[in-house]
Parts: sequence; structure tokens; C-alpha cells
Amino acid sequence: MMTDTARRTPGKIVLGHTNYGKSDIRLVKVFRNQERHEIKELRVDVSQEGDFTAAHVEGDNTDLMATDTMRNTVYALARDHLTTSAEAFGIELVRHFLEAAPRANRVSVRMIEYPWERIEAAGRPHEHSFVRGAGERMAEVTGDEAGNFGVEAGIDDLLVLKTTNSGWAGFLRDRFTTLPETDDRILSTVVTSRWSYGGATDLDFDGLWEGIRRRILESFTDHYSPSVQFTLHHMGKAVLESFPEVEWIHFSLPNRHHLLYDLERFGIENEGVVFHADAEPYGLIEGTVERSS
Ligand SMILES: O=c1[nH]c(=O)c2[nH]c(=O)[nH]c2[nH]1
Repeated sequence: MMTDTARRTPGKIVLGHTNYGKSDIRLVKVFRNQERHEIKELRVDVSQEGDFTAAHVEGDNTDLMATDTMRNTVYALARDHLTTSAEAFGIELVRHFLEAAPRANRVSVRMIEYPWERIEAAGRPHEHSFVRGAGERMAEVTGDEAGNFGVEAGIDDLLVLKTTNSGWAGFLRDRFTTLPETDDRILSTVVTSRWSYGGATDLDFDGLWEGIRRRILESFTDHYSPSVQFTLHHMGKAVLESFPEVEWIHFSLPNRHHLLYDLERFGIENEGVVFHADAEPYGLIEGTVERSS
């Protein structure tokens, strides 16, 4: 932290950390297989770090890759290198940029993949028509000129709910506490999760992502939840126990409160049947589950 004295003393002014790149590159690839088409839609952000001082301080752009070139590169490499997972494509892009951009010494490629699902028409999967599914897949690859890689993946916007087997009791009560305790409530959240594969670049990223998503959903269902906090740890532990490839997993879990609507005022019984889905404010429970050495 800067002291008051340091703030007042006029000193040398220098450039701090910088990075630059192209964001929100929207890419759709159609795989024109013989019998039926496949589709992939990605939103890609490229970011380069390195020695960009001359450009910032002297206006000298020598050896600086244009962000327009970064965008073109993403589309060009997608033609042959976007064949399996977003993670594998990200690794190719990072390798390419580290080689092609002389001033970059660290590159990150962050991708959101949108889930397109095949439409069932006339009782069978259609050859070339899709409907946008729920939830998004995230992948982020970072690499540096020393050859170190880091791969992270994640899920956004996965809305889950269970109608029982959840409660919230035993919490601190003070003079501002009005909430009653309950051992039977609706538990609902929108899962945002990120996890790390460490430096591994040769994993079955598609298989892992599907498996981890399934494990998150299963472990949401399979226990009595005394709190969102407990369920966060339970889901993280389940993923780390099932997938040794995962180093840590982070969850952001908004508590989508469902409040029993008071129908007694109208002389109508309401024993866990009619709820008000409260939009805001919401509790936000966040945390990381990791391996200890
Ligand atoms: O699972 C919960 N965790 C909380 O921290 C909390 N706080 C609250 O009002 N309801 C809940 N539910």
C-alpha cells in the first residue's frame, strides 16, 4: 500500500503491468460429416502479456501483433485445429501465438462453448437442425514462452433444484433474525464452477467435462443438505475423488430462495405445495475445494 508521503512525493512514473488482445470472437464451425452435420459455437478471448513498453511509451509498434490478426488467426486455425475439445483448440492457439508474436511471453485463450443439441423431428434425431441447450462450457488455456501450460475448465448457468432433502437450521440468531429454521425446503441454485487440470495438455477434455458435469449433478441429489455451504463442499469432494486429473474446483452458488406462500390468510392449507420464487436479493455461497499436500 502506498503511504501518504509516497503519494505526495513526485517520483518517476513508469508503466505497470499490461496485456492486450481480442475479445468476443464469435466462431461457429460446421462439421459436414457424411450422414449428419455437427456444430460447435465458441466465444473466444485472446490475451497476450509481454514487453509492450515501446508501444505504450514511445508509440513504437514494431513486432506488435495486431488484435485484428489475432481474430483472423482464431478463424484460420479453427479450419483444421478445432476438431475435438475447446481446450485442445486453445492449446494450439496459445502455441501459435507464443511463436508468432515476438513480444508476447505469456498468452491466454479463454473460450465459452454454447451447447447446441440436435432436434428430434418425426421421432428421430435430425441431420442438420439444432436447438440451444442449457448451461455453457468454459475453457481457459494459458501458456508461457518457457513451455509451462495451465488448463482450466468450467460450467456456467447450470440451474438445478430439489424439492426436498434440504434444510437450514441451527444458525446464529440475534435480535435482527426473523428467518425460521426448517428441515424441509426447496434447494435451488445456478451452478457456476471452474476447475483446474494443472499443466496437463493431453487429457480427454471432452470426456472429463461430461463426467465432471454428471458428477456435480449426481452429488447435488445424493445427500441431505443442511446448507448450500455443505452441498458446495460435498459436490467438490465428489469431483476431486472421482477425477484425479482435477487439482481444485471452485463453485459460485447463488441461493435461489423459494418461500412457502402464506395461504393460511385465505383459510387454505399449504404444506410445502405453493412457493414464491424470490428473485432478489439472494444469498451467494462461494468456495474452492482443493487437495492438500
Ligand atoms: O444454505 C443456506 N446458507 C446460508 O448461509 C443461508 N442464509 C439464509 O438466510 N439461508 C441460507 N441457506
